Amino acid sequence: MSGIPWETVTLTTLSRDRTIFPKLLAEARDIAMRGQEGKLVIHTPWGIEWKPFGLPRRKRPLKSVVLGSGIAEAVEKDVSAFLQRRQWYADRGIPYRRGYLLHGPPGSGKSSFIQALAGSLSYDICVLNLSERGLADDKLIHLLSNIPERSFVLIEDIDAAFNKRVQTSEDGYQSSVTFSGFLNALDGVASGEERIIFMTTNHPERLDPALIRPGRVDLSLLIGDASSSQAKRLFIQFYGRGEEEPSGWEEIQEDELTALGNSIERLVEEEMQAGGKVSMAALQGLFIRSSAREAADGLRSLFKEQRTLKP
Ligand SMILES: Nc1ncnc2c1ncn2[C@@H]1O[C@H](COP(=O)(O)OP(=O)(O)OP(=O)(O)O)[C@@H](O)[C@H]1O
Repeated sequence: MSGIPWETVTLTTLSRDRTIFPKLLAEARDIAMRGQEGKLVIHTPWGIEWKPFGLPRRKRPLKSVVLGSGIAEAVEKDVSAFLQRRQWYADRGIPYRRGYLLHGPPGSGKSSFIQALAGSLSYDICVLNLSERGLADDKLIHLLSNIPERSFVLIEDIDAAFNKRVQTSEDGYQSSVTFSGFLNALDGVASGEERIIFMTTNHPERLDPALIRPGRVDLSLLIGDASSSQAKRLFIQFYGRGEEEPSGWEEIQEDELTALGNSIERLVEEEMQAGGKVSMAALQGLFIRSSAREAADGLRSLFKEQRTLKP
């Protein structure tokens, strides 16, 4: 069974009007749905079924994830084109599925972008961990052929999934999804069911070519460390005054903000030319703990630390 507690409620009425029950149920359903409106639901496997995990989350605005020039647009365009071509696929007997691989260093926004994109399309996310205890080839095939409607499947760190297979944990447990079982599950039986899979990795070079061939991965994109223009965009987004910000927030005029943003951009550019790099996650961390005027100094220290850590 699903593992979710359930109970039976018997409703009786003295009235002859039976339509009262469907009305009541429709109203209850609407109230329940309203709680999920504008929210992102994450599903995880529960046996051979998918079940919502935790409470629905607030959607993250797509523009809050700042990627390199044209990357977000390329993925968005590809997904939208795919969603409009169901009939085209059906007419040609091509399985209606699309696979994406986002690769790049840690903290570059791969997972955040996938979640934000799902939210913007009102899709849910089914998170699949291939090393999960008890997951075997047969269960995986079942899970991938029974994805909840309007959901992306997200498989993170795909390179690690099969390396771990040879490792045995302390209690002697071994994951039993095999690489060939995974490929089979990806290919599945040809069906009209829509399936969109996002995979992420920090190590694309470790992936077997069989996994990333077209049909399994149709679009592969590098999501890299912060470029100077991304750093500036994130800075402006962080310290720019949003409409809903309370007064008393750091007062900073537009001109000064632009000037500070430009100096952040120049600083990152110079450091990059000297071989430095910084992740978007590290920039986010810095901006959270600094005021706009302190950020440039903090960034200098961040790069300096990096230089001293280098062998
Ligand atoms: N491009 C970005 N724009 C805005 N925020 C970002 C970006 N990249 C990372 N962040 C922030 O850094 C944190 C980590 O990001 P995320 O988990 O999406 O990175 P990732 O690339 O998936 O990392 P990993 O490869 O380690 O899984 C998040 O809190 C996110 O808000």
